[in-house]
Amino acid sequence: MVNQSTCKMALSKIDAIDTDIEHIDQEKYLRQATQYYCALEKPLKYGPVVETLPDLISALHREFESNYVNIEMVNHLMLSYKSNPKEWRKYAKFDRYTYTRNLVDAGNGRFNLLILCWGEGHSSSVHDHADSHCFMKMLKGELREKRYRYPNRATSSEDQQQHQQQQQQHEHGEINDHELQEIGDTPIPVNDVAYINDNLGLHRVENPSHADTAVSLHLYCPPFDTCSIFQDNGKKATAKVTFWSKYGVRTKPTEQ
Ligand SMILES: N[C@@H](CS(=O)O)C(=O)O
Ligand SMILES: [Fe+2]
Repeated sequence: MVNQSTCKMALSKIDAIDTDIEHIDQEKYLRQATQYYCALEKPLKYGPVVETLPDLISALHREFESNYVNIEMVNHLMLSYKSNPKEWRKYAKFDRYTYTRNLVDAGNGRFNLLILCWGEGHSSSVHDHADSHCFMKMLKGELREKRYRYPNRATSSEDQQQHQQQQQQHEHGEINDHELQEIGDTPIPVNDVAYINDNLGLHRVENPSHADTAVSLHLYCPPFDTCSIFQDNGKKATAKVTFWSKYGVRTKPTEQ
C-alpha cells in the first residue's frame, strides 16, 4: 500500500521543481540550454503544423511566453514551415556587395527573426553566435555551411573526440596551434534547418552559386547585438551586427 505522507512529500517536491522552472530567467535558461541542445533532423511526427509565415511568427511568440522555452518545439516550428516567397518577399532586400540582415520580428525582446539575403558568391566571415541559439532555415537557393572548432573552448562530445585527435596530431607537430580547425562542410537545401550554438562551434556561411541568389530565415534566441569574428589564425574581434531593413523598410544608418 502506498504511504500517503510519502506521496505528499513527492508531490510537494514536484511543486518545488515546477516553481523553480517558472522563476528561471528566460535568457539564463536559453544560454544554459546551448550546453546540451543539438538539433532535430525532421519535424516532430505529431507536432503542430504551421501553414504560413504569420502562423510561424504567432506560434514562436507563444513558445517564448514562458520562461522555460521548449527549444525542440522552436526547432520543429522552423522545420514545419514550408517556404512561400509570396509571404517573405517584402523582407527580402539585397545589396550588391554583401549579404543583408533584415529584421522580420523582434520577438518581444526574447528572440529575433531575420531574413538574410545572399547575392551570388556572398559569404559571412567565420563567427560565433554570442552564446545564443541560431536556427537557419533555407527559403530559396542553397547555402553551404563550413563549421570550425571553437578555439580554446570545451565542446560537445563528438567534437571532443575530434579535438583529442587534433591534440595528438598537434603533439606530433602536424597542426598549427592557432589555426581554425574545420569540423564540417554541409549544403543546406530549401526548407532544411541548420542549427548551431557556440558549444557546437563557429561557422562561415556561403552562397557558392554564381547564378542564383539565396534567402534564409534565421532565429536567434536570446537576441544579440554583437558577436565575435575570427581570422584563419584564430584571432578574434568583436563585430556589431546591423539590420539592412526592419519590418520591410530600409533602415537609416543611425537606426541600424
Ligand atoms: N549568423 C550570421 C549569418 S550566418 O552566416 O549564419 C548573421 O546573423 O549575420
Ligand atoms: Fe551564423
